[in-house]
Amino acid sequence: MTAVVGVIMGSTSDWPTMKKACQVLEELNVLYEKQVVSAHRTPDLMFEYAESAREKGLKVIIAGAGGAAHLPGMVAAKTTLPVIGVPVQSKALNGLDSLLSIVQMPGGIPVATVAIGDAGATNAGLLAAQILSSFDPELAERIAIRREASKEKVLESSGELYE
Ligand SMILES: Nc1c(C(=O)O)ncn1[C@@H]1O[C@H](COP(=O)(O)O)[C@@H](O)[C@H]1O
Repeated sequence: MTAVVGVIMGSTSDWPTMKKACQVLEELNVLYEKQVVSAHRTPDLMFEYAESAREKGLKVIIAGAGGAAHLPGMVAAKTTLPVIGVPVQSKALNGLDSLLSIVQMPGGIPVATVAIGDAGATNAGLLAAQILSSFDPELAERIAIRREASKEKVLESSGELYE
């Protein structure tokens, strides 16, 4: 079985955030691969990864990076697969630098940018699964069940306010 989602990140230091995307993919039974790839530190590997991604069987790429977060945009420039960008929270500027580096793509090269940090990474996993679910009714069903469970949790927690 080959991976359909590629989860890449600029550094191992991004893993505590990027693992949130992986956890969602695991929960939904979506095959993924994960790797450190950096536009700055390993530019040739980044080109090679992006150029071979479709051929390898990937359908969606999730790319997370912090600070001068050029990875998602550069990967998007080298593949026509959908790329979801995760702005990792940086120490110096709280991730605003990451967000602005990822979100302001020039017209023609889209990156679907999610929110800064862990919630954004969770949403990136969900968004990747939802893109795949357009062509996979069983996955769509698993996503619907997950959403129903999360709704129940919210309703329960709201009930706790009155205890
Ligand atoms: N933004 C990028 C890229 C890139 O965009 O290619 N490569 C690494 N980085 C980021 O540098 C931050 C600090 O990295 P270190 O913790 O390794 O010093 C990480 O958040 C990483 O994503």
